[in-house]
Amino acid sequence: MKIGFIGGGAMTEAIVCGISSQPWIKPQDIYVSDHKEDRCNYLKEKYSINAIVGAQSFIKTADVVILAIKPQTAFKAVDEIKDSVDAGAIIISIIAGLALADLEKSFPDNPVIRVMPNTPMAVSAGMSAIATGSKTKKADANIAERIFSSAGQAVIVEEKLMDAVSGLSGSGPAFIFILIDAMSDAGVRAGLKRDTAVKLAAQTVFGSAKMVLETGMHPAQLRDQVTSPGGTTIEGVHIMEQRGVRGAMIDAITAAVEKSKAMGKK
Ligand SMILES: NC(=O)C1=CN([C@@H]2O[C@H](COP(=O)(O)OP(=O)(O)OC[C@H]3O[C@@H](n4cnc5c(N)ncnc54)[C@H](O)[C@@H]3O)[C@@H](O)[C@H]2O)C=CC1
Ligand SMILES: O=C(O)[C@@H]1CCC=N1
Repeated sequence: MKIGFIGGGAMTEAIVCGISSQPWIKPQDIYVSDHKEDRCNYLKEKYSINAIVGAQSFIKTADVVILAIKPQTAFKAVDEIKDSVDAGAIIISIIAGLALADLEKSFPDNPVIRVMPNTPMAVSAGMSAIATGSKTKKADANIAERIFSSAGQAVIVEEKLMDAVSGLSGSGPAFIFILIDAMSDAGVRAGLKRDTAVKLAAQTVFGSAKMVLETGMHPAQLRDQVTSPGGTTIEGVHIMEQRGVRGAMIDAITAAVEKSKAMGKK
């Protein structure tokens, strides 16, 4: 399978990093096109893939084309390639807010799929949601699932839920990084060295997430297991509730969801 990326930015790098060591793809079958030559050189050297300015060298023969440019530049980039892609090629867009129906107008002969991944794909812990288009066959969806689940987990959702996914798991890593940074600051404030504090905070978030995923227990039940009567944890839980941390997180994700919806209407 030959995969070509249009746009070699942060998310493409995370996907390339996650999939380039997989047995089902060879780095020499991964192609990236980016406007910036220095970006191409960096990706080429770091991942031993092909990275070039302009997609002409691979676009006609790519089995899968992944659109990974910013929403604002999407249609300019689509115009550059739409007449060159192979009729059988699967077009996968990871662009936030861009509807399948609009993409299908540009690629009338191709199966088109929308995916919302996240940057933890770089460390094989990604979370992606896949929405299939009107011409997508089961085999095409299987290929998308193989790509995105090989560096994490992937679920199939209806397209109308893509804005929700975008705000929760697409943007989510940024919200969690802020929490980890804040937890680390608290550790430093209490006397820990910065690197020790970051490690304690990150491993605590990692372990807590693993417990939710592996025990299947409700997060509130797991929180109760930590919260001893009259102990230390309930003091912190009280402050978190008082300061509205839970409401702030709900509002942050809701704002990201609304922005994704608004981007789709432009
Ligand atoms: N960064 C993230 O965590 C996630 C991003 N996305 C989506 O992925 C897309 C890309 O996001 P990022 O990688 O963060 O953006 P980015 O700004 O890091 O990368 C975009 C790249 O595209 C290049 N580019 C622009 N026009 C081009 C063209 N016509 N041909 C070739 N290259 C071109 C730019 O030089 C830049 O390197 C966006 O649509 C975003 O909504 C989706 C999920 C998560
Ligand atoms: O911030 C953004 O617009 C993109 C989409 C989801 C994560 N990053």
